[in-house]
Amino acid sequence: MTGANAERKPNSDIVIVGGGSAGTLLAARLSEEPDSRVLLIEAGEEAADPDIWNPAAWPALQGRSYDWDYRTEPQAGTAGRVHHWARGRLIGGSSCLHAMGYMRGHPSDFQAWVDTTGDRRWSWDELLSVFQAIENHPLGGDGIHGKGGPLPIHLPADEVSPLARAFIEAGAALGLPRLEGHNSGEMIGVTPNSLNIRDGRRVTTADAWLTKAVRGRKNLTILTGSRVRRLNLEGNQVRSLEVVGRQGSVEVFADQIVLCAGALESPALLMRSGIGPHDVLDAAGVGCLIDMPEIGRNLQDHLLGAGNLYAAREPVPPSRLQHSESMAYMRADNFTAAGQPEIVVGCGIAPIVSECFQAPAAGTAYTLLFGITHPTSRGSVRISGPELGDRLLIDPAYLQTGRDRELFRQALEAARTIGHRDELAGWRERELLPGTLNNAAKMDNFIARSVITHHHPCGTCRMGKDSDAVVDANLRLKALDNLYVVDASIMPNLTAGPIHAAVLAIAETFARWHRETLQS
Ligand SMILES: Cc1cc2nc3c(=O)[nH]c(=O)nc-3n(C[C@H](O)[C@H](O)[C@H](O)COP(=O)(O)OP(=O)(O)OC[C@H]3O[C@@H](n4cnc5c(N)ncnc54)[C@H](O)[C@@H]3O)c2cc1C
Repeated sequence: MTGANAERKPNSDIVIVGGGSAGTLLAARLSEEPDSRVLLIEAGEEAADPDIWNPAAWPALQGRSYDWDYRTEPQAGTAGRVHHWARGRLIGGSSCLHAMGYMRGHPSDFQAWVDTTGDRRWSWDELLSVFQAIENHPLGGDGIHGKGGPLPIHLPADEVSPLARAFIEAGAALGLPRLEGHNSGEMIGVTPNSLNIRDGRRVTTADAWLTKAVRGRKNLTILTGSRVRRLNLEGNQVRSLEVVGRQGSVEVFADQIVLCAGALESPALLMRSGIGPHDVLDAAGVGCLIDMPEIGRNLQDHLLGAGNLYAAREPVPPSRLQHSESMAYMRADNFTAAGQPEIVVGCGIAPIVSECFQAPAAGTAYTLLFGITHPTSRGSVRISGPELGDRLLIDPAYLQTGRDRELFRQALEAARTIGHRDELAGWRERELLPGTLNNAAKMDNFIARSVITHHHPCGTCRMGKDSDAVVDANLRLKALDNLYVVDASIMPNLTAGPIHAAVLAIAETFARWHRETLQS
């Protein structure tokens, strides 16, 4: 626990629930106003494990004490498999566990947000200054990328693996444009991935935003090891929060409450508080106070096929970055056509396979990962009971639509097309997976057994102007006056690539609106 006044019952102007990617940014931005007392409540502790800052160690962090380590329901679309979902439970949240890839998304992704909200603040053009404010990018100042923002973006050059270089050459020979990162608005092409790494070390959102100076602000209190169990309502307001921590249960009062607990725990907290779908709350034994059928629904996630595996002709040197060094975004029918990406092929500098397959020894093989950018399958998250210990029922409904399965087959074809090109001949001894697949059913079967999460759950408190949407374009929960949701859960649809940059843009957009509107 940090912060001088955290021992006693705090009374704040603003309470932020969850000190993850969105919550840490918001804590810094909302406490810029000295008269505004901000309390950040985080279930986990401060980040301390030195491995967090070692980029290559990121897959090994999963399952440690600061990972929520969720399990999905068995997935019919993936051969009945249960998928492990990592989420950070510490200050910095999932930015302490993630793979550090930084991709804003494609302009069309955000047009869909404008269409659903009727609000142009969510357009690519309007978000440009928001992304720029976040970033410290080597190309910053060119009118597209940001300069001097809190979050460093690294464009790898010399450290890129020779295998990833050959992969990029193969994509370019296929006709894909060579890009300088994925963040210019043009995503179709090949490039090393842009990463949140500085001087060889991961930069978490806590490193970037909760600096010593920010933590020293008198009006900011950070309460760790404390989990918000439920919100207590009075009329159209949240009156107080019930917080369970080391000192037992305390009631916390605030004028405004901002949920930043992430795509799983924000809807779960609402449901435990009696706000959500009537049938789900009934089944969980929670009295329904406000029936909002869409809370917990619209769950989306990216999958990656793991994968199109090759035995290497010569030893593959370990990645000097974070194993997934380059992603090629493409159209599905005509791989090199321009526009919004539909599929992706990534170069894994390691033999990466799902638990259904045996991974060869490190250094002897490599994987081309493959996936689709805009799945149409929609799942849900539900609570199973009223208590913090009651399991979340997570059903992403993976690969439930024919369109998703068809695009996944095309993504596998794209991986094999790149994987068999001459530019990779120096690395390729032979293809190990999937082997011969001579019909769609066999391809579907391989895909179902090979896919793993790309770790991008979102959409469970979606924003929109329709009556079913959970939050409005200002991210206010529609049924209440003083409750906001600001995290991955409000995304109406996935962006084409990894979503962290979009989550930060959501938080920065809210911070600007908050300053202009609520603080004035
Ligand atoms: C393994 C992994 C790899 C990933 N790789 C990438 C990548 O390379 N690039 C990319 O763009 N994205 C990546 N992502 C996704 C990205 O990290 C997340 O989408 C993003 O961090 C989500 O931010 P958030 O603020 O919504 O939630 P989080 O960052 O998860 O924050 C939620 C916080 O709320 C806290 N909390 C939850 N419930 C409560 C409660 N009741 N009371 C108090 N606190 C609570 C949690 O402990 C957590 O700290 C990855 C994610 C993971 C897990």
